[in-house]
Amino acid sequence: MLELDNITVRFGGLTAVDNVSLRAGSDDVLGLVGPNGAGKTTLFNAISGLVRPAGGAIRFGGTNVVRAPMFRRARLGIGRTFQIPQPLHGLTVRENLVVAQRFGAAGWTGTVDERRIAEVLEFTGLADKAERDAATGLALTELKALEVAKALATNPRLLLLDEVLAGLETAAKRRFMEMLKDLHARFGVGIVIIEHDIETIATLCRRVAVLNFGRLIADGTPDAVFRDPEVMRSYVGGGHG
Ligand SMILES: Nc1ncnc2c1ncn2[C@@H]1O[C@H](COP(=O)(O)OP(=O)(O)OP(=O)(O)O)[C@@H](O)[C@H]1O
Repeated sequence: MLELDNITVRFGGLTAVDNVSLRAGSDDVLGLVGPNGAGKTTLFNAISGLVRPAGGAIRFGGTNVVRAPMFRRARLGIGRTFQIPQPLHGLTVRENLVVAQRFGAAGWTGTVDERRIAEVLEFTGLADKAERDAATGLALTELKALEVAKALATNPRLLLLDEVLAGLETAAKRRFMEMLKDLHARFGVGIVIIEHDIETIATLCRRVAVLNFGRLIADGTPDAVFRDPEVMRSYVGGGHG
């Protein structure tokens, strides 16, 4: 479904993503890991249309989207969340999902899909908070759930999750992980998740890809990848950060 061929992203003299080729489909729960500054978020930005790669191709469902604007990629089925939750100020939780659909719902017909919104609110545990102000009325776990809900409301085929578990305490993290597992099964959506905690990745993901200094240095099962000497070295000595 998602095919990245030789993607490179530069910021001035810095190569943040270096010639990365990667595949992800609706069957995948793929962990994207690597030290601070390895290029993980930049790769998500390239896939979702926030930054333009200096070179390479991005195909989604066979369509080359490398020049397509963000909303068009979203409407093809690429959903994403942001590391820092970005609720729309002055709108309720429910209204945030409506805006998300208007922007990027896959197969957008001009009509808000109320049924989908109700289903997503229920699934993410936000149903009883639907009329709260999204920016001021939610706790951190709920803000993270809203990030996932906004993306899910657009009916994505592939969901890019950027550190959605970061900052949650242990019990909340465990509940959130259960939700992510259910999400994959129930909505039939592929997941690529950026996450620093290796144990979380090993629990959640069947496949792991590792970036270091922008380069893809491993792609395989968690077992194989976390035993790879180059991966271990990258965690000790790697990263721009
Ligand atoms: N807009 C930008 N302009 C200039 N440099 C940038 C920009 N965005 C990212 N970078 C740089 O690109 C490199 C990769 O950053 P990126 O945020 O993609 O890493 P990351 O793997 O997501 O890191 P972390 O795990 O800390 O979130 C870093 O050196 C970062 O400082």
